[in-house]
Amino acid sequence: MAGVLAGVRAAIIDLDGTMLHTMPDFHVAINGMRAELDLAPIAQERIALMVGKGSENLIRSVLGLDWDAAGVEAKFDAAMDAYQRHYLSINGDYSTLYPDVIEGLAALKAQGLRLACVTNKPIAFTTPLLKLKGLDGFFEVVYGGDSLPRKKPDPLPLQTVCADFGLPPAQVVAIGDSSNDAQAARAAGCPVLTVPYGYNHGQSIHETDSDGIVATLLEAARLIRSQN
Ligand SMILES: O=C(O)COP(=O)(O)O
Ligand SMILES: [Mg+2]
Repeated sequence: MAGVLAGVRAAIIDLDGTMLHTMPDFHVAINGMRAELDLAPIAQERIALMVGKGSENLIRSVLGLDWDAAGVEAKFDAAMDAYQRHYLSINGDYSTLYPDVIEGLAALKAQGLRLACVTNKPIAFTTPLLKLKGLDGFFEVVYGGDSLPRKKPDPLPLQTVCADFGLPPAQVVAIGDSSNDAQAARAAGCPVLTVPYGYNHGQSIHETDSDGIVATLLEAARLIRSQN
């Protein structure tokens, strides 16, 4: 990875699985939705395999455990409505910051980097959650999964941040926990660092193509500093 972070001026940070352990919130909201549809609760570990590509994908995957494709489509609108209600009623209550997130963001900022948050979480969930956890003040730009026409792994949200900052992609590092972040970064031409503790569809982060694996956001800040 020697030198790939040289000249980096900004960082795009993922939310679920990178800054916040949100799986307990997903678990409560999904099972609240399932109860309304007379479906049995499912374990957090199963939900973790389905999170990462936004709410629509999550709901279709969860309903697909019980119904065929036609059944899923028939129930989709009611399920999404219930899921959104349940999620918003507990948003952040069961989520925790990963170690050294605040310290890492503060270090990145202190090093002069501009910060954006790009998540596949709906923006209506994202904005209050960042505020509740004391993260909102770090970011100049925040895009949710429904803020733009396409979400990660499409490069559009990352390209949009680069344009917002007036920086070439090579100077904007993406930091995330999943293949969605890495693929979006590769397609956008951004360097990418991954964290090993989040949700990567049940796959080891070592199987995901990135420029380096960092134990925490603070380690990411140190690595970027060491190359600049
Ligand atoms: O909500 C999701 O599907 C994943 O969100 P993330 O992009 O913040 O990991
Ligand atoms: Mg993530």
